[in-house]
Amino acid sequence: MKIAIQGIPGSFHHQVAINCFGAEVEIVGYRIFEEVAKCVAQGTCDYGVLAIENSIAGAILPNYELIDRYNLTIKDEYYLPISHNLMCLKGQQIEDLVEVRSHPMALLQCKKFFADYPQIKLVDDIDTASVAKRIHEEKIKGVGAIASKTASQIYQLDVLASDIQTVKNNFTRFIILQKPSLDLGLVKANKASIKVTVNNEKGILAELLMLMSEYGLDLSKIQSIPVIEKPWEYAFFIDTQFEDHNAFESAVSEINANFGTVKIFGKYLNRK
Ligand SMILES: O=C(O)C(=O)C[C@]1(C(=O)O)C=C[C@@H](O)C=C1
Repeated sequence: MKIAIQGIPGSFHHQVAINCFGAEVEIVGYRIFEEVAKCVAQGTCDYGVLAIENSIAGAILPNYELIDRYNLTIKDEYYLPISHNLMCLKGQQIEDLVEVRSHPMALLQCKKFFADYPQIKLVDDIDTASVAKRIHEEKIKGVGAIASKTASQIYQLDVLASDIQTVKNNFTRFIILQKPSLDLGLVKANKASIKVTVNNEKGILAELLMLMSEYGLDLSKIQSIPVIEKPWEYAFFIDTQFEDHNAFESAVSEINANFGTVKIFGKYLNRK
């Protein structure tokens, strides 16, 4: 079995792939999220792992768009506790650092820590672990990485500060993606991710939310994203939990009939 991730061993995506599929599967690392989406859509990999939102930094909006554009199906979700650590070549101190590099989402989660170190420039990079690897392999001085403890062990870096994210209790929600053609129906599903493109009518969003409530659908996330062909119009990505699968299906039919169009990305088990 082949699992696509963005990143390399020591990255959080790599950890999620192991936690979800076991250490024996083949994990294929890509440099950007779009390559993960593409290879799952094309069938080069069986599943893909994609971070979708973080409890401190918020949604990774471009990843919503990827699921939509590549018509991928969400098979499952996974919540990983995230602990960020500042690391560098052995012997270096925090005063020696002029630059710290990491994945943009990781930098956002640690912004507060660096407010005390204005001399350190924060720079976006591909993923957390690849910075640690580069510092190790090229013996780069003056540059730090923000990454997991696992990354510091693999790439033999000194940890200068642990748990540097703004709040200790930090989680990233990942989704497991599969090919569009695979069956959506999971009998025990109690959560679904859908995209609703609403007709542009006064009060329609309020009515949509009322309808979902009437069908007993518990809204766990609503995210507006632009409809790029129509400037200033929006579609809504909605995650909803339910006990009664039939009620979910009825609500979808009613939304399709009266509110706009619904695209179902996946029905799966709530893991929170
Ligand atoms: O760079 C990594 O290690 C990742 O797995 C990426 C990523 C992300 O995309 O949000 C995953 C979890 C953390 O929130 C920070 C970065």
